[in-house]
Amino acid sequence: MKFKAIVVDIDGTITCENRELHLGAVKKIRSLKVPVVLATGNILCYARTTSKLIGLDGAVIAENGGAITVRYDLNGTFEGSLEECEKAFSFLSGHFKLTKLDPFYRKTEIALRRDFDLKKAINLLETQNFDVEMVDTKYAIHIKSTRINKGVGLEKLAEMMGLEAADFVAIGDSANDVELFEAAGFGIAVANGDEKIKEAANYVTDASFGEGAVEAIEFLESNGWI
Ligand SMILES: O=C(O)COP(=O)(O)O
Ligand SMILES: [Mg+2]
Repeated sequence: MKFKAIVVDIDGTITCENRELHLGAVKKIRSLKVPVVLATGNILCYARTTSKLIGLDGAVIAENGGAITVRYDLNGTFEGSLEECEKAFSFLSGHFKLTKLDPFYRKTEIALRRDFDLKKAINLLETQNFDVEMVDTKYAIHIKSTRINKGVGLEKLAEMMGLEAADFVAIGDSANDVELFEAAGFGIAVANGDEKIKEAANYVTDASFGEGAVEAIEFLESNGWI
């Protein structure tokens, strides 16, 4: 097996437990010869800034696939249904006190503070006909279009880069990385990952957080896969 690029999640994967950027992971990523794409549920400016500070090219998937840029000098493409998410948000707001995260910057989906009963919210949402789903990343709960995810984002970005999604190895830690693993050629979950991502993974590291990302890349290098 030989892969041409890596797509890596940010929070929980190249961070430390306290959410600081893991410098060992940064150093490892900087040493790579293959392109590295960042894929996050966070907003586009956060993803682009992280890419810049790591020393990458600005190829990012943000808002769980809703927002994409291939380079710093190009504007993002946005795809999603904020309107549909807003309808679901209004409905759920009748049952819970919900707090939006970064609503000013978020263009295609809604992220919420994790301080309400998610199971109950999902059950309530199922009684309605919104074309949205809720996903818990362990950092936020997202209300997002069922048609948009990091996997769809990777397909789109790979095409812009002249690659196939299957040319990528994906590294991630949570439920919002499952479709990314399905689209990529190989998926590696870090040890702190949740059940869903470990199930979707081809390989699970022994180490957690940024150490896990370092281990994942070393695993690929030692097999000659990148
Ligand atoms: O934005 C989130 O909820 C989590 O971000 P991540 O996808 O980089 O882990
Ligand atoms: Mg994550």
